[in-house]
Amino acid sequence: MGTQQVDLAIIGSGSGNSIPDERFDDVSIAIFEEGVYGGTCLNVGCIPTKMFVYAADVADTIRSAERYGVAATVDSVDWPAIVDRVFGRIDPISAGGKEYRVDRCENITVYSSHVRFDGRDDDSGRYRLVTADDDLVLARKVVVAAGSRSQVPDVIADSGVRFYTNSDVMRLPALPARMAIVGSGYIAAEFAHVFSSLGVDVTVIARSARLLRKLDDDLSARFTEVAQTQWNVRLATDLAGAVELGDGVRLSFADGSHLDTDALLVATGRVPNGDRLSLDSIGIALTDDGRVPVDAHGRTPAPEVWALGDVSSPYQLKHVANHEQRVVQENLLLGWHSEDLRSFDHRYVPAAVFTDPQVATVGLTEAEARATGRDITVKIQNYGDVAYGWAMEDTTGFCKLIADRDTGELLGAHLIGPQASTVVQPVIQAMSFGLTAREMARGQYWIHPAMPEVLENALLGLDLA
Ligand SMILES: Cc1cc2nc3c(=O)[nH]c(=O)nc-3n(C[C@H](O)[C@H](O)[C@H](O)COP(=O)(O)OP(=O)(O)OC[C@H]3O[C@@H](n4cnc5c(N)ncnc54)[C@H](O)[C@@H]3O)c2cc1C
Ligand SMILES: NC(=O)c1ccc[n+]([C@@H]2O[C@H](COP(=O)([O-])OP(=O)(O)OC[C@H]3O[C@@H](n4cnc5c(N)ncnc54)[C@H](O)[C@@H]3O)[C@@H](O)[C@H]2O)c1
Repeated sequence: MGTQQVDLAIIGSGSGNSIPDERFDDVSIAIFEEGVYGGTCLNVGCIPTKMFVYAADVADTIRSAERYGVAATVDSVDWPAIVDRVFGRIDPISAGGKEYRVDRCENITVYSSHVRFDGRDDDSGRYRLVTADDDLVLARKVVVAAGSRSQVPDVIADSGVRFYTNSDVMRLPALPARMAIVGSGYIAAEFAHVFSSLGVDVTVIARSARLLRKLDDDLSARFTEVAQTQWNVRLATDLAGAVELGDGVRLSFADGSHLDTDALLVATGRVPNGDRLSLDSIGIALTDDGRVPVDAHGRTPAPEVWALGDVSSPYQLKHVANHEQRVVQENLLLGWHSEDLRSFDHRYVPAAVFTDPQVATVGLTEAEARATGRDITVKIQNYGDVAYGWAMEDTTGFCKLIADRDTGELLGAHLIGPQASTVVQPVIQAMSFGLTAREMARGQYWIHPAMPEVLENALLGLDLA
């Protein structure tokens, strides 16, 4: 057991690890990381999933090649080679990131274990941070960037069956013949695409009547429709039990039916990790939905304790965690009581789901926009009715725009179809900088015949006053 005094403690090496730059060279810092260095996005989230998605997209492109007069077939999928390619590139980045902090940052100490608060030191008033290895760190300031973890429904957790989450499913030794995915959000949609396209017989089990149900109704309905043509989808299905069955699992449902599967993947949301930090010892109570409470500047109710990312944010997205990290980083330099503190900008938070077809969204859904009481106009533009979508013979993609009829202010954009995650970007820009629909449509050229013409046509189709 050792004791150290530091100016700044950072809990979590995801976005938290980006806080110490050269401006912090004179600050003594402790970074705590109980898992793999670099956090969720790098190791078990955004980056590896998108690398698997890319392989899945390649397989799908080959499978659909004949439609375009190109003869090609997917002869086999070398899963271990895909896994090696992904983690052969990622693991060294994680190891290198840790090595850099441990060996080359003289002002930083890395603690590779779980840490929790233990009140404040009587004499100095510093925060007491106790690790699972019995180290004690006394810190003047703390940044809580502890992220979130998979939430596993009791019916599965208590059953004792072998199940996977995003943390381990990407390192399966071999592809299973069948996979059941419980959940119908982002993670379920992305892994269903990955494993199905690589040859696994995938069944998605959704408690709700639609997949991606938190998104705009039209988008979620269309995605559910398309998903049903490519995967087995069980909607409005309540899981009642799970038992081992040979090397696999038998899932039973509330309606009396059952499903046998070789691998069970749980993707039913992520809970913030604030509940494992003994925050009550420093006077912080979690919000009703389990987050560390913060104000617009990232300040928690405990003086000099800041929080950012999944542990505190209403958005569990890496671009949001990174944005919040930059705000908290600036604010640490400005000081807790500064009049000039930077604020989080949560006005137009976009998201994309890298599934098949791709989905992208920013701003209000139609239901949310209607609920504001504003007079709105809505346009749904099919991909197939603009040149590039037509060339691809796309039949399911669309771009839905929602705007204020009087002012032309863009309120929301919801896309499903090829390149959706990229095509949405100009709307994010327009909304962020206050361009109206009319200005956006006619104030610039649109490259012909590129996919963003779907956006141009949607803008022109809005019924503005
Ligand atoms: C499968 C998957 C795919 C995703 N894909 C995308 C995507 O495409 N785009 C996107 O924007 N977002 C995506 N996300 C979300 C994104 O990964 C997260 O929003 C982001 O990584 C959160 O960053 P963070 O720094 O808040 O937390 P994290 O990166 O999770 O870092 C927190 C770290 O704190 C450590 N920790 C926690 N508690 C303690 C403790 N008490 N002591 C010591 N260490 C502790 C954890 O081990 C963890 O490493 C995805 C998430 C998942 C799971
Ligand atoms: N491309 C991306 O940006 C990306 C990709 C993956 C994850 N993420 C982030 O990670 C978060 C977590 O992803 P996720 O897919 O786990 O969560 P999610 O919130 O997107 O979806 C969880 C789903 O599980 C269902 N569910 C919850 N409890 C259940 C239960 N007991 N039984 C059956 N179904 C249940 C919910 O109804 C919901 O459909 C996302 O919300 C997102 O913010 C982002």
